[in-house]
Amino acid sequence: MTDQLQGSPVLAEVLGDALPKLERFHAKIAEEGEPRGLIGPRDVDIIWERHILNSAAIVPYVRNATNGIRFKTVADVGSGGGFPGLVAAACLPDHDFTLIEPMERRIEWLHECVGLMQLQNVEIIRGRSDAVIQQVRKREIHPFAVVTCRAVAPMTKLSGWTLPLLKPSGQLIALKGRSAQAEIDKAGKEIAKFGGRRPRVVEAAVGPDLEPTHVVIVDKR
Ligand SMILES: C[S@@+](CC[C@H](N)C(=O)[O-])C[C@H]1O[C@@H](n2cnc3c(N)ncnc32)[C@H](O)[C@@H]1O
Repeated sequence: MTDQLQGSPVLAEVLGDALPKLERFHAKIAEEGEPRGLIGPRDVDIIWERHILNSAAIVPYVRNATNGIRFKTVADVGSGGGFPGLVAAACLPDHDFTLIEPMERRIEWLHECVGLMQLQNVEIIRGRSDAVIQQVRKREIHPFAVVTCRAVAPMTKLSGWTLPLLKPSGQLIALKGRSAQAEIDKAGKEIAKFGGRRPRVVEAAVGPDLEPTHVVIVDKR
C-alpha cells in the first residue's frame, strides 16, 4: 500500500536533513510495523502524517526548551515503535535522547531502527518510567532537560511518570489528542504535586495543509 504522502515535497519541507534517515525508518515500519504490533492495520498508508510528521511537530518546542542549554538531554517515555523519540532524535542530532520503554519486543525494534537510521544520539532503557525515576532520585542518572511522550497515559497519571525525570526549569512536551485541555484541567493537583507549573496546550503545526496537533507543555519548578 502506498503512503498518501510518499514523494510529497511536504516531507523535505518539514523534515529537512532528517528525511533520508526517516525514509529508511518509514520503509521498515511500513513493511513490519503492523505484523509486529507497532501500528494499526488502518495506519499503513498514513504513516508519514499520523506517526512521523505528527511526532516531528514537537521538534520546534524541544529546540525552544533547550535553547542556550549546554546539556540538551531528552527522555522519551513509552517510545513504543519510536514515536516521538526516534523521529525527534533524527531531526535533532545535537540533542541526546534516552528512549524509555518496558516491552522487550519494542526494545528489539528500537535497537534495529537506531542501527538502520545510524543514529548516534540515542540510548535505550528497558523499563518503566518509575524505575528510571528511582535512578534519577539516587543520582545514578542525571535529570533531563526535556521529557517527551505520546499516547502513554492521561495527564493524571503521566504527571507522576514524567515530571520527576526533569531537572528544575525543564519541560514536559507531550503530544495529545483533542482532549488535551480537559486532561490538564483534570490533572491540576497531580501536576502541582510533582513540581509542574503553567500547564498549557499549544496547537502545533504538522505540515502545510495538514491538520495541526495538540501539544501539552508543563514547566518544572
Ligand atoms: C500506546 S503505546 C504508544 C507508543 C508510542 N509512544 C506511540 O505514540 O506510538 C504506549 C507505550 O507506553 C509504554 N508504557 C506503558 N507504561 C509505561 C511506563 N510506566 N513507563 C514507560 N513506558 C510505558 C508501553 O509499553 C507502550 O509501548
